[in-house]
Amino acid sequence: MTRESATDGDGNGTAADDRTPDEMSLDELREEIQTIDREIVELIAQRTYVADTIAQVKDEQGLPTTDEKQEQQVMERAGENAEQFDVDANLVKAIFRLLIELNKVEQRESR
Ligand SMILES: C=C(O[C@@H]1C=C(C(=O)O)C=C[C@H]1O)C(=O)O
Repeated sequence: MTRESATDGDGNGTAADDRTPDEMSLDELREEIQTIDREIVELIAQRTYVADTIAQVKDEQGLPTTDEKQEQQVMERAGENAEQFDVDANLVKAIFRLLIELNKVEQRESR
């Protein structure tokens, strides 16, 4: 990912104006971070909601909460996506490990 596409918030490389990140002020760049941080939390909420739905389906089918094979696939994809976007794969995997644990705790509490 280029520095330009990292700061437009929608990943398409087109900021609201034509300035490069170097031409933006510290406050403007921090506003970009604020928007991105909100989107990250929104995506976590969406992921948690879908995982809750999966938990309900599993409950109806008498399946256990944890699916280690699926977790391995999620972790593998996280590593691949990290490489594609040139970020540290181990750190991204650590984040996904936490997201998986978050879901499993929620699922155990609601069953
Ligand atoms: C959401 C699921 O349930 C659990 C949570 C997972 C996740 O957060 O990605 C993956 C596997 C399961 O241990 C699922 O089975 O897909």
